Amino acid sequence: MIEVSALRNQFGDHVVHQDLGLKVRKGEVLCVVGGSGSGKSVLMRSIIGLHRPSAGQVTIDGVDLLHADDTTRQSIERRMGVLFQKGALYSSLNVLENVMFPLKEYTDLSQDDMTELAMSKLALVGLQPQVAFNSVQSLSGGMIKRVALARALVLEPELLFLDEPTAGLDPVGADDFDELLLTVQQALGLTVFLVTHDLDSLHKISDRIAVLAQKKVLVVDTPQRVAEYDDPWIQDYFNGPRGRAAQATQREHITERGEGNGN
Ligand SMILES: Nc1ncnc2c1ncn2[C@@H]1O[C@H](COP(=O)(O)OP(=O)(O)OP(=O)(O)O)[C@@H](O)[C@H]1O
Repeated sequence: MIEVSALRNQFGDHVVHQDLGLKVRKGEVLCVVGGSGSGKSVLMRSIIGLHRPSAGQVTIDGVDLLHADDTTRQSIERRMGVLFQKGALYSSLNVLENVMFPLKEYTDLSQDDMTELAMSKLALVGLQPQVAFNSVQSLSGGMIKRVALARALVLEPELLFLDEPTAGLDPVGADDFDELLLTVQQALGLTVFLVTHDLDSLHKISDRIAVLAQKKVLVVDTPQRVAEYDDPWIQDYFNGPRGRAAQATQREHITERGEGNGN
């Protein structure tokens, strides 16, 4: 679905990515991890067209985004939903107006149709209808993420990009958000590209994990195989005390589910 090849990103003398390659398969949840400053956000911004790479190629469904004409690029961009760090909601708009915003930008739908679609997305992310008329300032951290997810889904994308969606949430809120994301991803058959530091999220929702290090994607594989990869940063991250705790929690979840449903 997404293919990044020979990607280079450089700011002045600072080379962030060099000869980076990555493929994201249709329908998978791919989580991207890496140390602070390893270039996770820049990679996501390069794919969604918010940052023009210094060199390389980004194709989505076979379309070379960096060389496509405006019409082709916009038609691909319409197939992507994005949830930015901290939600990036407009504080001057209420919840409904925030969710409707992409519909106003990209469609000619009537006000009634836009309202109906936006309300259906708020329901999808588990928010009550009355929340639609709340101000953004009145929302809890978890609700902000849900509204941002509703907005990211309102154009019914095939591809969903999320940058640190559980950052700033308490563990229960983060767990609820992960559950919601998995449910939505499976219900809508989305391809998900997710940048995260959250080890619990990684083990809970990722089909594959891509590790950014040494200016490239060092390894991309299932969580189990990545955790076995012989690299000091990976070993420290996945098999240090916090990584082991996250794996143990995940094993407990799987055991509970297995015993509960007879699998
Ligand atoms: N617009 C910019 N101008 C200059 N340098 C930039 C710009 N955007 C990113 N960088 C640099 O690129 C590097 C990678 O940044 P990026 O935000 O992608 O890292 P990250 O892996 O997402 O980090 P974190 O986990 O801390 O969010 C950093 O050193 C950052 O300072």
